Amino acid sequence: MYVVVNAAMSADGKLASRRRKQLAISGPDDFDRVDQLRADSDAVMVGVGTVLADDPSLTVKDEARNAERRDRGLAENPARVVADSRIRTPPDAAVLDDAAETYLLTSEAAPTDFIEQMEEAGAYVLAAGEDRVDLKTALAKLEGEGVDRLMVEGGGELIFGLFEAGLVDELRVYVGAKVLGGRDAPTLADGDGFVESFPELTLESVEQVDDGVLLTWTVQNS
Ligand SMILES: NC(=O)C1=CN([C@@H]2O[C@H](COP(=O)(O)OP(=O)(O)OC[C@H]3O[C@@H](n4cnc5c(N)ncnc54)[C@H](OP(=O)(O)O)[C@@H]3O)[C@@H](O)[C@H]2O)C=CC1
Ligand SMILES: Nc1nc(O)c(N)c(N[C@@H]2O[C@H](COP(=O)(O)O)[C@@H](O)[C@H]2O)n1
Repeated sequence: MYVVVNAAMSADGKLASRRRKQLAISGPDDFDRVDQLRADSDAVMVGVGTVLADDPSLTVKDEARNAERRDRGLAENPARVVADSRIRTPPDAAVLDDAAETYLLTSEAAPTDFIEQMEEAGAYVLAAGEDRVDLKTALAKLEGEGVDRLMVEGGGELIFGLFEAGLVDELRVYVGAKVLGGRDAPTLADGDGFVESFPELTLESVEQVDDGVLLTWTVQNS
């Protein structure tokens, strides 16, 4: 599986303000680039923190791209994936609508009645890990479901978890022309943070998009 993390951050490294609600950092050209990246992916993943904060749909917005996927014999939209150890995803979340397939990655700690509720809502529930989603095992299970190219949109807790597990192949960061500040505002990689051994990145390209910059890095996983 090839894992691309794509996120937009402010010039000071924040994914959103301290209110932790969806905030447009990308401009129109960058949102269009993200739409193409979604269309080129088998699945689009977020953490449950993003579902609770943003209620995203994670679908491809450009109808020409939906049609192009259909022509390739694919579903109109890539699958959606949510890392959600104990099932905090609300039953009426947009990611559970019928626009695309949805996988919920959970742990053994997920209550049985919540699992049933999610399955009734049409989601595929994949358990990996005791208390928290074991991302390595979960992504291997997803690969078994045919997900070869996974796009991860965030947020910072999940992105850190994926780096910590050595699962990220490519990082695309859009740096937008905003300063958000706030010590409690989410950053590109939160979690516990690294203190000794840090993921090594190789810069592949730098491109101006809208009034910001798109940085593309590959990750040196051992
Ligand atoms: N600008 C941008 O491009 C983007 C911005 N955002 C913003 O980010 C914020 C949300 O980010 P954040 O709060 O960090 O939430 P995340 O979306 O990163 O979700 C974090 C949650 O994922 C669950 N999870 C399950 N397994 C793991 C694991 N192994 N490692 C890490 N997390 C795991 C945890 O909940 P549990 O333990 O219950 O499973 C955790 O609390 C919002 O403000 C949103 O608007 C989000 C995406 C993109
Ligand atoms: N690429 C990008 N730029 C921004 O400025 C953003 N705020 C985000 N947010 C991500 O997009 C999700 C919303 O998707 P839908 O429009 O609902 O399909 C949001 O949840 C973040 O993951 N991304």
